[in-house]
Amino acid sequence: MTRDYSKFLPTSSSEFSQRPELSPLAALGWQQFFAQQISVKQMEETPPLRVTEVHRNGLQARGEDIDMHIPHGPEATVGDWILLNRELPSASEVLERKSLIKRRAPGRTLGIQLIAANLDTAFIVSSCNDDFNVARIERFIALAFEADLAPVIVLTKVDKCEAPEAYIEQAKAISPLVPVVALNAKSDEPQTMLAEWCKPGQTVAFLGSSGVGKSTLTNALAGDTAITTQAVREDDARGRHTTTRRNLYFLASGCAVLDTPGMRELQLTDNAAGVAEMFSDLDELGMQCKFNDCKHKVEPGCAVLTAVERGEIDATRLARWQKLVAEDLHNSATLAERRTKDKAFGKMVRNAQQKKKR
Ligand SMILES: Nc1nc2c(ncn2[C@@H]2O[C@H](COP(=O)(O)OP(=O)(O)OP(=O)(O)O)[C@@H](O)[C@H]2O)c(=O)[nH]1
Ligand SMILES: [Zn+2]
Repeated sequence: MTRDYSKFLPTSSSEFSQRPELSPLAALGWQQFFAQQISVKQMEETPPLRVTEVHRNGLQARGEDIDMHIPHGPEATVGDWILLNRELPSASEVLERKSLIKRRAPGRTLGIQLIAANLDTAFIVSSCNDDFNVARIERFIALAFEADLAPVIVLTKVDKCEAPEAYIEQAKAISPLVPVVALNAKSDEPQTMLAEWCKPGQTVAFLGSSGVGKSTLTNALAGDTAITTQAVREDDARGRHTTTRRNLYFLASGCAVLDTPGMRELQLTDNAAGVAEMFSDLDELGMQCKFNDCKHKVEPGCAVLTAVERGEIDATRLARWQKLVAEDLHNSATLAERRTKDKAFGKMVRNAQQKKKR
């Protein structure tokens, strides 16, 4: 049987707007970035599947006419593309990622938790009430920048707020690179106001604390096709079973949406570039400091402190930047140390085993 593989390639965005019918794979978010990683022959032998859910006992993944469970094996997260090994699904390969969101695993364990892969846009959701917190939004933005995806701030519950303008102004001041959208998630506003980012073939995610409206937004984008949120039981860092959800939905419009559970503890790790991009003005100013390793605290000749004294920079913003830099350094160093120790321990065990064999 000869097959037409051109349909696996995404069409240009102008074509999208004229022709909403996508190929089955493009409707799952298959893009040129992934297509160029494999040959037509591989495509036939090991069909690409997108990971839609991560369970305790494996993954759920979807491809063209396939929706299957993959037992533990591929180190993949929601949004990943894997090449199905038909004989041994647990040996399926993970394709190179276009973007990856990760954080330091919550609790006392020293690990990294993969949150989502291959997103195009991260909607950082906050409501116009006490939940609104500039430091938390900056943290999510740094995470998105590090992950190589575009952040957009979405302010919800404007309908319940007397003066949303104050929140909108504060959100707009966070970064000139990050657009701000304010809306009522329970209306039809999300469909129109988020349309720019929710194009066919795109993958978007809602990130933010619990109760800010992530599920409401997901449902609003889905329109009439109701989405039932499936609870997934996962082990948290302390080994307790918690009910979470992290599902990728494919909307009739051709956009894929990831609804994540509220993330209270979002510890950055290996995220220095993302933090620097979030605070790029401070980062650039810091290059003018007298000392290369200036911490902008007490050092003489510090360009950042001078700017604060002159009233050009808000001292609390500087403090938030320093906090994130310190946290990222600490977590990255502890993880690196742990990796070295693990390696050394592994070597010791292997040496001992070899001695025993002799
Ligand atoms: N009036 C109004 N209510 C909203 C808006 N967005 C969300 N809500 C309500 O706020 C509550 C929480 O919304 P959810 O969508 O469940 O919040 P979530 O972010 O998914 O929360 P978690 O599942 O805990 O992470 C629900 O009762 C929503 O109906 C909004 O823009 N306006
Ligand atoms: Zn300095």
